[in-house]
Amino acid sequence: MAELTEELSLVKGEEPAVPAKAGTNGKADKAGKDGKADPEPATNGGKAPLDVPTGTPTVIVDDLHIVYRVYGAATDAEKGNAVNALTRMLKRQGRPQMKEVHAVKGVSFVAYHGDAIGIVGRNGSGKSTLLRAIAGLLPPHAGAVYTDGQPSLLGVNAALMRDLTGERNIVLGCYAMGMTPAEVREKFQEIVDFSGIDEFVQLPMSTYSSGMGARLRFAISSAKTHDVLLIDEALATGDREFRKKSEKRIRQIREEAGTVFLVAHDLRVIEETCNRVIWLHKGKIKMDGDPKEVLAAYNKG
Ligand SMILES: Nc1ncnc2c1ncn2[C@@H]1O[C@H](COP(=O)(O)OP(=O)(O)OP(=O)(O)O)[C@@H](O)[C@H]1O
Repeated sequence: MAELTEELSLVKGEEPAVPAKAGTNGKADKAGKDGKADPEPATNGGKAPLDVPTGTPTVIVDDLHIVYRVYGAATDAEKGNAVNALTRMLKRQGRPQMKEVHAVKGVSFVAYHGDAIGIVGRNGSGKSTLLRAIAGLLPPHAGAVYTDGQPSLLGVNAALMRDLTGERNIVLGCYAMGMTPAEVREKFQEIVDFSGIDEFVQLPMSTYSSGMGARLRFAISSAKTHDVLLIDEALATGDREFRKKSEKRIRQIREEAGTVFLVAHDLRVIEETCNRVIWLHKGKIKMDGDPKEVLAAYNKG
């Protein structure tokens, strides 16, 4: 914690006594996208190399199956049977049964540098599960996901801490994404401005509304160019102005040779931001292609 306070002072230019070298907190050593240490912190602001040709595959999903195991689930015979449920409760019997939910069923596609891919589908069609699998957070039951570069599910979700102030979380989140102290200093104010949380930045994140938290997370995670950025409904919580800013930021990430996956129930966001749409239905791809065509078909059926 003391280290974080020190880093925050440095970022805000309060105590420049400690030299801002990469590696002061052990995390910033891994600044490079390729995992190599960054000897000179002042870089191009965390941007990906611009010489990556678009059209190069970044994500290959090959016949992917994801299965959740739910322990203690009701068997089919028990479904809706109140007498059984009551008897079990009175006898204090547990439910040893294990039920499998086959959430993604044989999905295959290839994503390229510069792609922004919208994923649409009804509730429970497997959109979030697919994103989590691409991020490497869920093991495939069968098939595989290959990625070129580091996929980030909105970058910093795991790193942020509710009890810390917004400003401390900015520093923490930036380090978690592998930015150097110099990059954090360069981006700090921009992140605060983009999030629009103003003076709330000095308060713990536990005092934020869910929209404010989501805006700060998006501002932090998009301050760095990701090889593969996965965004799940993050833009839904923002107001119209924030959505416009976010769409612009996503376009920037694409131009900088990244790949963006976007799950949003608001189809306008998808249509305005993405160059390709995948329609998932009951865990399978129903359609994959041009946003206008796929969304027209999706709206019909
Ligand atoms: N942690 C979990 N454990 C068990 N089953 C799960 C879990 N998460 C999701 N599921 C199930 O997997 C299927 C796909 O869920 P998923 O959340 O990926 O769908 P989605 O398309 O993102 O839905 P939504 O639009 O409602 O967010 C659903 O049947 C859901 O009930």
